[in-house]
Amino acid sequence: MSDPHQHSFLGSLCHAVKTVWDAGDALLAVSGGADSMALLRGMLDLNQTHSGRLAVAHFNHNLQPAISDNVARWLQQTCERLAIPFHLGAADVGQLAAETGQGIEESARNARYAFLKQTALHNRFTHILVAHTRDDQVETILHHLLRGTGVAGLRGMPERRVLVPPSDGQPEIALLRPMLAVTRAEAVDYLRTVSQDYRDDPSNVDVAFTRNRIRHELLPQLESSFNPNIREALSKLSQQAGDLQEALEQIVHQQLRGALLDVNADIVRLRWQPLNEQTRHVIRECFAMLWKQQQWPRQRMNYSHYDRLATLLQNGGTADLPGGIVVERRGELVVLRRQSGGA
Ligand SMILES: Nc1ncnc2c1ncn2[C@@H]1O[C@H](COP(=O)(O)OP(=O)(O)OP(=O)(O)O)[C@@H](O)[C@H]1O
Repeated sequence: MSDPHQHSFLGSLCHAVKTVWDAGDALLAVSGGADSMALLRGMLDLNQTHSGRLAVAHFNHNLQPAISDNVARWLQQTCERLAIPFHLGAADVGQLAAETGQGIEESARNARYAFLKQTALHNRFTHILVAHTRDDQVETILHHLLRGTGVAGLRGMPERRVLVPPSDGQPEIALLRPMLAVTRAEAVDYLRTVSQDYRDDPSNVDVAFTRNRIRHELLPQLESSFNPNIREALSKLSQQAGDLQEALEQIVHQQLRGALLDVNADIVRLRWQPLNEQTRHVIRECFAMLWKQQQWPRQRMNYSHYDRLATLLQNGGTADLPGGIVVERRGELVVLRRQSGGA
């Protein structure tokens, strides 16, 4: 058996969690599946030289209670054996989905993230770690492509995002994905070297869920019939899209900062001086960012709405947009107004 301390998995994980050791704490989101068990064992292993505060959070979705209760019990015992604190949350996700009209996947995710945030807040954790791998990233990008996406969607899941902003002296809580460079096979191989078993989530093999169909049907077919290196290709595309999007966001920030005259919840006034190098793409992104900053409804805003705004900036005129937002350009002045009653 190879030495677990030399395993490439630990090298990648160690590289990705530097900020965690600086902050000194991490709440590990563990489902009991191979990926998150590798996260748990890997973090415990690395922690021998870092002495950070670690704990496990597990959420029982109760979709198949006979199985998920067993998984929760097994994980609790495993955590006791490994001497790591264990936090358990539970909900009847099937019932939640029926009540809210949301899909099962969305309800499960919402309930799970609410629990993870609460657990981190109550126990003063500033980082929540989830175990998405490179394979999950590739599946996510394909999912976005199938649904329709822009450059931002090609980036897939970010390595870090703020989950709870800082408030009243409380530091922010960040979500980290330290395993995005690791393949699922590497994680499973690491578990084998430390003789750690795991429990697969039964919902993962249900091909009715879109993501599982991508995992079990689409990707294997793309690999066998089109490109055996499709995962690597998509993973590289995601890194490039991420770099591009970051550069674009900087340009958009600058552009907006220079153009904003005044802002309140329902009215934004801009002085827009067209620059030669401005492309329609930058203009569309400026408006997308403005909508985000203003917290105006974005669900019904699509590419063609933002593109219409780019035309309006070039030609002048007025546009009526979803959510009761009216945009008008006269000369260099652009006024965006949210009318009362707009949802
Ligand atoms: N029941 C659970 N309890 C705690 N953590 C979980 C649970 N299920 C998933 N996670 C965490 O989330 C990671 C991703 O899991 P999964 O791919 O099933 O989620 P997802 O539905 O794609 O969620 P999202 O992409 O929103 O994080 C897991 O590796 C694990 O870290």
